[in-house]
Amino acid sequence: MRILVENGRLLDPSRELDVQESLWIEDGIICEKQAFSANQADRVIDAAGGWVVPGLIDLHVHFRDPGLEYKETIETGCLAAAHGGYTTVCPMPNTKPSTDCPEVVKEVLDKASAACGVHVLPVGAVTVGQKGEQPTDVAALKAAGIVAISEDGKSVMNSEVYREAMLQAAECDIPVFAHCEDINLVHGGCMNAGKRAKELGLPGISNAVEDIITARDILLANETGAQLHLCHCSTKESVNLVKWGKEMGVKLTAEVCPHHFALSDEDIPSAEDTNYKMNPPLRSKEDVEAIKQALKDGVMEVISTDHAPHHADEKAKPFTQAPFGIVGLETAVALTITNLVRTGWLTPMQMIAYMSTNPAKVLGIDKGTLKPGSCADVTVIMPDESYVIDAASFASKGKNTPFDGQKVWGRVALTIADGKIIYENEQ
Ligand SMILES: NC(=O)N[C@@H](CC(=O)O)C(=O)O
Ligand SMILES: [Zn+2]
Ligand SMILES: [Zn+2]
Repeated sequence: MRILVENGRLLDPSRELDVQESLWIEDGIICEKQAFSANQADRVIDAAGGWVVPGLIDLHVHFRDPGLEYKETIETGCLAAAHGGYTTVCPMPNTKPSTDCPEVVKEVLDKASAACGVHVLPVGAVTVGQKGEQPTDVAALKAAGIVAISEDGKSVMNSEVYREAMLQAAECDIPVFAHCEDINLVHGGCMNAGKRAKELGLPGISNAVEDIITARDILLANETGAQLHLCHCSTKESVNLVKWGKEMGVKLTAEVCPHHFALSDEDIPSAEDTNYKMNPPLRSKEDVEAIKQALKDGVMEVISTDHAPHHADEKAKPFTQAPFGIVGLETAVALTITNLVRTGWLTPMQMIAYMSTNPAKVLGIDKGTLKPGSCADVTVIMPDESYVIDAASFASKGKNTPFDGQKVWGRVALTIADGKIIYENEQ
């Protein structure tokens, strides 16, 4: 199978390459220039006006499979990923049962191989059953196919247990993805603590809830030599903590989710709309500015979605009781272009680095590149096309997004994984 992608702007952060050039793909591999002519191709794609980029990689998704398939399955999650321009995703372990043993890893990988072709690289739990008590067998999980460990959904509150797990991760040479939340400080909080929470009469979550554990985890990584990746950073203090950790020499990266740079707590319209409820919560305008500056400066260098589908009935509960989380796979490209690229916060090259090349580096995998010889994971994005987000049209089972009905720029036109077209939107 030969695919020729013509007339696009090739953006490859792995080589700082930004050229108007065609891309040749044969049998799942990116070829050298001019590898074949248009009439020798099985498919010729006209990417005029578009960016041709390495397939996007999302280090942070929730696919709810096994056990909570009414929210999402690996099949529907992978479809949502393909629609969003993603060719690789890392599902978090907070399933039922959790991904804490080789059998569950195998189940995830088996289901993924029957899905649409998106690469699924599972994240294993830090503790057995995510109970926070006993570290999992990281070597056995790695042998089964995990690429990182995380307790996402919560923090490992016992520092000694976490330290032991980090030592194992360092030994196995895989990163630790940290959800930072001191559960003892939450007190039923459901949105950012501040003026808006008071206006809405809702209990707040302070920045310290996140920052205290962020600092602790950086210190634990420093002591154990573990590679630490901070999930969904949302506070202005976390920016300083990341700078401090990097200055200390910790192997440290940090991710930001689109909702944390696109919205602040002031955008929460009412105490009824639980599509604005996620963890960490939407923070203050000052936090949002600091996070955007951190991305601009490269202090934080990964954009992940934290795609967290929930059923409409669960999200229909009162704000204090509804589950935390919003879907993100099918809106991330447009939200990033609309809020960060068109506004000058990020260059297109930075955006693609943060959504593909840097996530690949975090995992230490040979992706996030358009180099000849690489596997052909490729996404075509039309940055100047605008449309209105329609949650009802999502491939994901989850429709829980605060961005429904919003006008955005940046349409995913084509997703290719291993040289196979897994999503096409010609419009
Ligand atoms: N982010 C969320 O609000 N929810 C996530 C858990 C998590 O990422 O902490 C979920 O699993 O629903
Ligand atoms: Zn989390
Ligand atoms: Zn998460």
